[in-house]
Amino acid sequence: MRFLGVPAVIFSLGAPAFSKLFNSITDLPSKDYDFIIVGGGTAGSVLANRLSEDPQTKVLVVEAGIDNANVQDIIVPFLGPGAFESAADWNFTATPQRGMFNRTFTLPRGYVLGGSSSINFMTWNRGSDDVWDNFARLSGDPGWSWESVEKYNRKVSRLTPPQDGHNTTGQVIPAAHGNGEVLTSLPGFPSELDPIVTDIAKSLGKYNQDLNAGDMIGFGFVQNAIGNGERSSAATAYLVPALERPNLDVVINSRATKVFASQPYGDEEPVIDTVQVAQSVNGSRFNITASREVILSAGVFGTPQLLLLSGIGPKDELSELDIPIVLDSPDVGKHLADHPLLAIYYEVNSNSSFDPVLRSESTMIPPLLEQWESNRTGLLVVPVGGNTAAFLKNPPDLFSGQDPSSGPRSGNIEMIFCNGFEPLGPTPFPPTGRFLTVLTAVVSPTSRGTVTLRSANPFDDPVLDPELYTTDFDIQTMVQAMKTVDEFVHEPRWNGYIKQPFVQFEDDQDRENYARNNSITVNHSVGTARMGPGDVADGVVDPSLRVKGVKGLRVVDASVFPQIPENHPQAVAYIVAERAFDLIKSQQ
Ligand SMILES: Cc1cc2nc3c(=O)[nH]c(=O)nc-3n(C[C@H](O)[C@H](O)[C@H](O)COP(=O)(O)OP(=O)(O)OC[C@H]3O[C@@H](n4cnc5c(N)ncnc54)[C@H](O)[C@@H]3O)c2cc1C
Repeated sequence: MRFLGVPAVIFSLGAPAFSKLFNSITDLPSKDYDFIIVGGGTAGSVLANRLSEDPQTKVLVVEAGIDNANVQDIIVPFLGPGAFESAADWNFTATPQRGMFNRTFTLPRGYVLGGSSSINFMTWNRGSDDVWDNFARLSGDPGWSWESVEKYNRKVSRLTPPQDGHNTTGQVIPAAHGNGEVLTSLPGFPSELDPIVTDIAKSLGKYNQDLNAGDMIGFGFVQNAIGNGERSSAATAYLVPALERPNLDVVINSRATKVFASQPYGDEEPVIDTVQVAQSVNGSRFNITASREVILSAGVFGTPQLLLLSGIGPKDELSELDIPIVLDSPDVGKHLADHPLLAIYYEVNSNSSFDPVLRSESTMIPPLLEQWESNRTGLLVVPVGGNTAAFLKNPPDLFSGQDPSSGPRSGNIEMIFCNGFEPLGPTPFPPTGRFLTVLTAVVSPTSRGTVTLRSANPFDDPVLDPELYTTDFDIQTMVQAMKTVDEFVHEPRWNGYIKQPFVQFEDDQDRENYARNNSITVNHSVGTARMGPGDVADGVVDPSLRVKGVKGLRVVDASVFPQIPENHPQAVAYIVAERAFDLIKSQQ
């Protein structure tokens, strides 16, 4: 998935910018670490920073991907999609989806320091209070409730002024925000859609002054992980600043291929203390042992893959591939949840949509880039997504009494209003015309998929099957969402702006077919090593994120979420990692 001809513009992948960043495991100055973190992504970067705050604690991060420094498509918000299908992306593909007429689509994931926070769309949602209270309910640990994690939210992010310096009164509630590491901001380049969407929302009594203040229902301004006109990722906010510490080492281009116990364990629980690392499929294998803990932060696909390669997973699956069973843990790779996304297009009367920019990138982007370089202003300071969004409930008569969301402050659907044609899905970019795109997502899906091994070779991609639209609830909720969007754009405030729908639907069956034929995902996968109370039948990790049935091994990333949040999940991953640090400290 790429926007029309946006060049990858990766202009420096050479020597790491910091001396504490190594290109090979053989370059490491030490083999003596207290903690080894697998994955220098979103959650891994948080832990690397926090654990190395204590100068006595020696920390190693093993990252499969590349350095994040100087990659223009990562840094400049509007160019973000150029990082998809680039050297910074794992380039995964979903299996043919039975709920989508057996179509497949790409599943990007960050293969780079900062992980997916370095390549994502930057939308910032800390989740409704209900998301967290539900985490507490499902895990049996009140420490995950909103009341308990609020302090971590404040440690994670800091609201900064938008780049265009506009007055943000009424667009955000500053008191709901903290003073943390990731820089967030309201959109720093206006869109003609902003007043239309917010005027209608206000007239309907559905305007939400801050989607990050606990109740996510309603229409409001999007906040992004952007500060000073640049992407703020886990790498820039947490990892790179910590690299100056002598007790933190980071090795890139190095893939963990399994974790194991270096000591015989007989009938006892194995103590997983060693990470095997390789740089290529036939390259040498190196073992590094942690004296305190091994932490898997390899993400929703990488973490279950590594657990399975290590013999921790459903025993039948492991036996089929002749992988020696260390622990029968049936939930590994199960409960994969994601938000299906459908782009709905309207032809519009506009002089300011970004369509011409995407159509003529070679001539339009360079002057915009010059402006961005000179003073960090202009179109390139915003992501290609929209400035305004809404999270809404299904109408009460649709699946009456059945609301799988976390609670009353979480939605079933999301809409994002984009000022141009967003080529997210199979529809080709039209050669002429101006467009409104409403990106529509089912944010409380009930379909669940799997991550399984293709083979016992750690360099083979895992089999990723999100099973989108395999429940009636999910597909009918999307059909309803399409009707809700259409009602919204028929509000009189749009008169003269909307010309016509890009696609006309005859009835709900037509809408359903269109959704199955054209949806992709928002790339919000979670849950493949979920936390839960009780034994391994009830989740891979305990509420303190320790892998059940073994010792010394923890998982800290989006794979531990016990339920998919009804929002963009990166902030949730950061908050989970901040709490994980406190849990680790208190349990040493
Ligand atoms: C294209 C895209 C758009 C998105 N848009 C948004 C958005 O706008 N807002 C939002 O909130 N969320 C968004 N998300 C989701 C969000 O980015 C992720 O949920 C979050 O970053 C996940 O964090 P993580 O720590 O679980 O994993 P990641 O950040 O993906 O980190 C995993 C790290 O582990 C490394 N790794 C994996 N396997 C190994 C191995 N075997 N050995 C060594 N290293 C390994 C990876 O290279 C990676 O660096 C998006 C995601 C994508 C991919």
